[in-house]
Amino acid sequence: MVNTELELFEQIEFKENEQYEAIIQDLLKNKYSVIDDFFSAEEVGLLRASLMGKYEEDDFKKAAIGNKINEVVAKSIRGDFILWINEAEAGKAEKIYFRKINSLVEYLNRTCFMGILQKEFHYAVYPEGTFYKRHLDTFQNDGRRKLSMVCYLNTENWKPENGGELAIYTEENGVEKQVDVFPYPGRVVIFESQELEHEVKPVKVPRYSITGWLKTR
Ligand SMILES: O=C(O)CCC(=O)C(=O)O
Ligand SMILES: [Fe+2]
Repeated sequence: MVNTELELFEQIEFKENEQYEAIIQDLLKNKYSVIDDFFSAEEVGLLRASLMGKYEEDDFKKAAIGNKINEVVAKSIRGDFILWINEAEAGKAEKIYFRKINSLVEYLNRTCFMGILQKEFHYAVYPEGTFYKRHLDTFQNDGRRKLSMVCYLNTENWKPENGGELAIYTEENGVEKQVDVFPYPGRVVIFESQELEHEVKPVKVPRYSITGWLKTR
């Protein structure tokens, strides 16, 4: 956000946002929140078209899991292809995306003193047969990752039979509990990066998303 925008924002009187408040309550209670229709069908369409264009141009790279592990091992852990998104070079679709994310981040910082100063996002494609084994998002030695955010860009007709659900492992009365989140278009899931292990179950149909992290420094 440029300075003038920031100053302008500061002058606007604080207005409570019901959707954001619900997210905050979920995070406090469960360490995760699932928000349906965070992005409209039209916005998802624009973002998916942008992703597909870049994917067809071969801009995506096989996702790594740190640099010391060889490719064969990496493939047995995660099989997705990713492309990092540079906010400064955002196209029309990505601008829409960042406008919403930035609004949420402003709200979190203002109401919860979250201290989110940095963000990073990448597009992700999980081709048929791929998955991402159970992990914690801070395994890459990035303790600055505070909240993980995934936004799903699949088509309207996505079915549970397609697989690719995000399994989040939480705890209830000291007992592990698995919550399955299906990657329906427009849905966003936010969770505490340092707290909740999760995994992407094998997909039977290519699966599209944007994954990102809100970071403290
Ligand atoms: O796509 C998802 O649902 C989760 C992806 C994930 O866990 C990651 O990229 O770290
Ligand atoms: Fe993850």
